[in-house]
Amino acid sequence: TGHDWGYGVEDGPSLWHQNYPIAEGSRQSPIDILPQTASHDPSLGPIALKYDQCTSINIANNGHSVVVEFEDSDDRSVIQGGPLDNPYRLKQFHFHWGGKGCRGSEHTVEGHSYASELHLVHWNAVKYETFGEAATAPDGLAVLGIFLETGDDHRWLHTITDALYMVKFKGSVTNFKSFNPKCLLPSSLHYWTYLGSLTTPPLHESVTWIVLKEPIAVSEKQPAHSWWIPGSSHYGWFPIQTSQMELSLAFAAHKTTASTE
Ligand SMILES: CCc1cc2c(cc1OS(N)(=O)=O)CC[C@@H]1[C@@H]2CC[C@]2(C)[C@@H](O)CC[C@@H]12
Ligand SMILES: [Zn+2]
Repeated sequence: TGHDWGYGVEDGPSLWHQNYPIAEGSRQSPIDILPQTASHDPSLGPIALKYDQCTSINIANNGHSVVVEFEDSDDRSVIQGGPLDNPYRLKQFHFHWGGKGCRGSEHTVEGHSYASELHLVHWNAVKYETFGEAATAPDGLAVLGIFLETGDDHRWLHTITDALYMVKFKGSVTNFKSFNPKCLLPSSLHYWTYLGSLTTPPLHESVTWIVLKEPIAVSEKQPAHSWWIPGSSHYGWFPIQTSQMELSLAFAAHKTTASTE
């Protein structure tokens, strides 16, 4: 599949260090978030999401996930505040979900996995020229992580899952205009934050993680079918089938996390 890594027995996270030694670095993600040991940092203010003028462009299946790209040629949609020293531009969002019958969030909270995890990816266009350059810099990226849990029907998720029809096959891309990810946010923006990395190779330690405490609810029915995204066993079903089976933690390292109340 053109990738020297995956989520199988022969190429999974515990083996990534062979081709990506940074996997054994000091700020690798994801982690298991321990709210009791997270230190409250009073200097951390609220995060602000300015997505009103955002322009979504397309939705693509890259074989590992479904990605929605945004226009990032100016500061029309940014995240700022919290641990960030300046605004970071929204570049894309994507999901992590599990295989059939398991829960696919990357971060866990006291060992609890969520059904899925949404990553809203932003880059520091004040300090860096391009997203690619920012992706290798220690303060280059800011990813807002939002847990998805099964529950009531999510009013807006259907606009994404309906679009999945058009990107059923790896490498497919289709237009996806005027989708504002504000509708995917929970009511509270309280968060944990820590300095971490990309969660897949090349695992660059360039991400300021901001993980929201409150999950959003998606219903088991959304969409009516479970989707098999070919070309990647790990991201097989969207959203994953619920099951109370608690997946053993694949690769969660304990690190200190700061949080706001
Ligand atoms: C933060 C979202 C993100 C960006 C990237 C990856 C993975 C990512 O997901 S995650 N889960 O948010 O960490 C893996 C591929 C990376 C890319 C950042 C840009 C690159 C490093 C390219 O320059 C070449 C490979 C790319
Ligand atoms: Zn991600």
